Amino acid sequence: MTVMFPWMRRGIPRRCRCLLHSAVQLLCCAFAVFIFALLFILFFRAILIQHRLDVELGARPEETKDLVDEARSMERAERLAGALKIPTISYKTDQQETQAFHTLHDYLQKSFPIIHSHPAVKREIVNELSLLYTVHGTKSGNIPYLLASHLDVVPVNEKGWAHPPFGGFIANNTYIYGRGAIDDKGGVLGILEALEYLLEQGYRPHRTFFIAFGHDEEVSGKRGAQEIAKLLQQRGIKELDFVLDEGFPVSDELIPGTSRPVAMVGVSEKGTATVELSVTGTPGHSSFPPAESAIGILAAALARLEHNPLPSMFGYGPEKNMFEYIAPHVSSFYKTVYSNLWFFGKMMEYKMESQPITNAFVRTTTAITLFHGGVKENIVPPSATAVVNFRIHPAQTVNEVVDYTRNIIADPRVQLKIKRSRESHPVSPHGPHSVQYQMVSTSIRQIFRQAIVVPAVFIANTDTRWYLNFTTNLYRFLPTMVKLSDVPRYHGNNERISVEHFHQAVNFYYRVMKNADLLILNGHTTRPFAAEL
Ligand SMILES: CCCCCCCC/C=C\CCCCCCCC(=O)N[C@@H](Cc1ccc(O)cc1)C(=O)O
Ligand SMILES: [Zn+2]
Ligand SMILES: [Zn+2]
Repeated sequence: MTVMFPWMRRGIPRRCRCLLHSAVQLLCCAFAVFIFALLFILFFRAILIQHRLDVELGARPEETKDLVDEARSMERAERLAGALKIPTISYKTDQQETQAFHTLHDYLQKSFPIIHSHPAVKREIVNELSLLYTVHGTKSGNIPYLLASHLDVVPVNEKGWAHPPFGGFIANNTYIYGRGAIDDKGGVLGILEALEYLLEQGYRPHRTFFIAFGHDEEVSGKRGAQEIAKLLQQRGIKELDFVLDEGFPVSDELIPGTSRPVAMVGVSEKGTATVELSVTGTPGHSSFPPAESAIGILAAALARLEHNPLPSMFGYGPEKNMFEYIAPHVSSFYKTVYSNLWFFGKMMEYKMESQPITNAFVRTTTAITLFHGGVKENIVPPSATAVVNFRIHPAQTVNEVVDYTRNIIADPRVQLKIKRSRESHPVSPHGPHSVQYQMVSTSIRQIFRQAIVVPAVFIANTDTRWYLNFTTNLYRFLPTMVKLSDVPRYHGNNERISVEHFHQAVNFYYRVMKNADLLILNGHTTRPFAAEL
């Protein structure tokens, strides 16, 4: 049976029919060749990238037996629970639960007797509430490194908690509940537990390192990490080998194409701008109000901002790299997609925009965080103010964000004032030649055996900003597992960490302390001008 195409109908002269038929056949062939070539290019690129990264990053590290003993993990969980009972809350800069910080200092001193009596360890209180530990290495002349976490926590909304936020409750011997469990007392206690164990085993770290626990990270770090940084500078510390601070946790169920957990190491962090919007009106009696009130004008401006988010910058920043690193570990379909964001970028962008946590990766985010207006129910408001907090994608600048905001609001009655701002951080080295990044990556993979380690841009901010002058190697990573359903626990209700995950955190820091010493062997940590420590 022959197929009858429209151009083969009898009304058309035979010669024309033949010509049209051949032309259509040619077009079909060309289209097939084009699709084939495209698929070939996409797939070839995926293979090429996979090969390059395989060569660069090598195989998984050997399993190590040199770990912290698991038998005492419940004891360690209880020590963390004890720290969670102490409400070291930061409300604003210089508005904190000051006494609680002193209580926490004493608690740490009592809980880690080896650290606090060891001749190689010096503990200092900086600016009354922060802590700086110097662990003196046995080999001088190496550039020191710095591990950071913070002692303060954000306030709580007690009503929403299943267990008291400052109760230090361990549910079914499984989950340690409390404000700060993941952000960031898990980090503080994780580092100290690792060091206590290391020293208890009689190990003396070869290289000097610092442990910096700021007391006001949740309100900027000006009084804590900034003062610690100044002190280091005054002591002649010009360079740090690397800084490892809080950051992304290891997460599963988040990356399509793999069931393996993904450990994103923050090699940069988004910029930030806090902008105050204000409108002034004329106060008067509410029985004869003006057509538009200060509150109404401001509310309309804010609604315009929320309805017009900044455009997606997906593919214009370092996030492209992150997907290329994931590509070798996912199914063939996703391998092709992640290796060819130049082609599939729009599709990925659409998917990422569908959830707040992934949306934060693709654009500058707009969060209206404060609103004040009005004095009494029967007074026309004299003014209204709101605060908008932007987290700026690395492909944009503070000025671009402010200009965009002005254009969207498009109302001269709304005044804009930049309260605080900072550009995104430079991207830290994360290739095969960055021994510091590779050391962090190896330490992660020694503990989270299945994890895919990838560089990423941290979507929030950390104390690392205060250490930018000391090194280009700043890494942001939180060594614990978080599921998608756990993400709202950050600064939210029912913050918790499991006993097992806390044990992994301790083990991660233990491996870092051991692995960082190995870098000395390769002569990576000395400079002719390294301070004699
Ligand atoms: C493909 C995408 C996969 C997505 C996977 C994401 C999983 C990540 C889960 C959670 C990330 C949550 C990040 C929490 C940040 C904690 C650090 C923090 O709270 N920092 C404060 C610092 C700050 C900055 C400025 C201030 O005025 C005060 C405090 C922050 O707000 O950024
Ligand atoms: Zn934090
Ligand atoms: Zn926080």
